Amino acid sequence: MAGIATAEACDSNAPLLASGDLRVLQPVFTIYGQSRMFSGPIVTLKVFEDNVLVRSMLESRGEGRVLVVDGAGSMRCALVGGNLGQLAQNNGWAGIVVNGCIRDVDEINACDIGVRALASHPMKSNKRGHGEKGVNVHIAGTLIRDGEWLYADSDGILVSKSELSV
Ligand SMILES: O=C([O-])CC(=O)C(=O)O
Repeated sequence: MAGIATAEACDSNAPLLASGDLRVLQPVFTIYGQSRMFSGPIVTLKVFEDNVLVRSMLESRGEGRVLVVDGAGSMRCALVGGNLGQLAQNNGWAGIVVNGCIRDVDEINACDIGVRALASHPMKSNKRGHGEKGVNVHIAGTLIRDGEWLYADSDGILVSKSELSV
């Protein structure tokens, strides 16, 4: 699937950038996964060192959406691993953006999805099931709302209030 390049989108959408309807995430993410360019409607999750809700979302059909997980930037455990990467791929998620860590990097890099995370960490997270779905999150200096659109490629990550046209 041909995507929209983030640099091109920035160059051709100055009014949207000025109004804040198009926002650029600060460049704090590492790139994982087979698909270096991905985009789709956003589903937000807010969790803290607990990935039960992450799994339950990825168990549902992705239909080309992007799961944005605000894990508060925790550097103490991983919120996504190889099994969840496989699940996301098999259920048709376009990608996962994690404000936190992932693990099983080699397995995730083999999955046909795009993944962005701050870092990798070998420990798994808690399994209590705490967190919130569909709430506004603040990641990498940017407000992100459930239902907005995310565009990621090798240059960076954009969030847009609505779908961008080519
Ligand atoms: O279950 C977890 O905590 C994450 C994980 O390791 C996996 O997805 O393989």
